[in-house]
Amino acid sequence: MPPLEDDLFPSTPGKFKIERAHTMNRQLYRCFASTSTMFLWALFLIALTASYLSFQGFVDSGSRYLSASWGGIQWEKQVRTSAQIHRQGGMSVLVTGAAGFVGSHVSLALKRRGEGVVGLDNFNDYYDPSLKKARKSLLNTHEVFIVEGDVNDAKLLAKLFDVVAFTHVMHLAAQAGVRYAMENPQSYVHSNIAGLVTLLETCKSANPQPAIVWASSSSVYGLNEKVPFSESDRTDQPASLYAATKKAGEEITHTYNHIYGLSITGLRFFTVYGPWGRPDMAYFSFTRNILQGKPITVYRGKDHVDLARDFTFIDDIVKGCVGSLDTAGKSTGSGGKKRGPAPYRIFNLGNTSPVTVPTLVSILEKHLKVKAKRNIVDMPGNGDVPFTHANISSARKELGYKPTTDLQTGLKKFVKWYLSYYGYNHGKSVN
Ligand SMILES: O=C(O)[C@H]1O[C@H](OP(=O)(O)OP(=O)(O)OC[C@H]2O[C@@H](n3ccc(=O)[nH]c3=O)[C@H](O)[C@@H]2O)[C@H](O)[C@@H](O)[C@H]1O
Repeated sequence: MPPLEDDLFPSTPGKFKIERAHTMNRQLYRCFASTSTMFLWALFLIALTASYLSFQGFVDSGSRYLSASWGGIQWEKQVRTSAQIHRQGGMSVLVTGAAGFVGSHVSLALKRRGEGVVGLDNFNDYYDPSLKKARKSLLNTHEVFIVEGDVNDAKLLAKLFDVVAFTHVMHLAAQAGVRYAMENPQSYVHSNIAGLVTLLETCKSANPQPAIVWASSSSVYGLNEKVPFSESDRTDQPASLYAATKKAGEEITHTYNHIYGLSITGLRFFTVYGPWGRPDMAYFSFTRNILQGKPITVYRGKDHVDLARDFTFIDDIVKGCVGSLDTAGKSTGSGGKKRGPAPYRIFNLGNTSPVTVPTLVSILEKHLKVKAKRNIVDMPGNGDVPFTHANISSARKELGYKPTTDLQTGLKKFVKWYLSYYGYNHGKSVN
């Protein structure tokens, strides 16, 4: 065992430590001049240490019970109840990021089908947490319980798997947003890499191991110019740190599939939009600004070419997620050991018909019946890519994925929801 001093002081290079040790020795010599005094001092110190430790233990356990947002008999009961399967041959799914946009929709769809669903979300403030709380309330009314916690919390994950033998994990918790990565790069590493590994470590050790379906991103295609984007195209030219962390996630999940026999399905989502969406995304923030009479910034690509996205409606994405869970196949490992090969799949989930950003704005103007104040600027070098376009033939074949909502229809549904949730005058200054 290392001496106590090593535990108390950082093991920075020696000078400080050695001098300090000499000085302490001299003082100790003076203090403990006689053996009996030394004995009494030792007794006193032992008693002091013991009472300090027991007090500390009391404080620790007390504060754990007072401040913990998880644990306890009632909590376990809620988790178990939420995870209960209500149909023959159903699954019990742990949905991470359940208070998020895609997570809340997928959780509801699974619950409606009779699957057991337990949510996990850290309710961070990347965007207005009150929207996440509202999604949580909605899920509560459908008897989906969301645990408040982080995917980096290994103890919490282990506890969840202790309480429920999840058959599947739908991993949607992530730091999203392409351009925000320049502001807060560490948050991407924390959630999309460290959090993913923590989750995979838990899943690999679980017995039985769950099958995992998780959110990758269309952004992994980066500067790829071959269209439409197919799963076999190059993904080694990411244009943002967000894209790089999602690409890293694909590599990391591959190793867990290879070493531990975890069944893995990665879904490359293409700019998902719809009711209960993400306020940081263009269609959402444009709507807010248009209604408030504020200008919107529309980026334009090289040589004045409009940017375009394969915008994909949330209901189509949900079908792709559920189809992936249904067809995931089993993980083969147990006790952290692989027992045979397990499926490793990657699918594009897009709409297959890209629309330019100015057209997106025109559709919003039509549905909102308000003209936008467009401020057109050249695309800054902030991680954006000029266009995305999905080839979905693999998902169609393997998952039965067939998007049915075009941007006109999807945005109409979004605007309807937006107005009912925020009202027409949301944020407008009323004189
Ligand atoms: O498919 C994905 O994997 C990603 O999709 C989404 O990224 P993007 O496709 O970039 O969506 P989004 O921000 O709505 O910008 C849309 C368009 O509006 C343009 N845009 C944006 C903002 C602005 O102020 N002006 C503007 O012109 C912008 O230049 C772009 O052309 C998710 O956010 C991301 O988390 C990830 O899931």
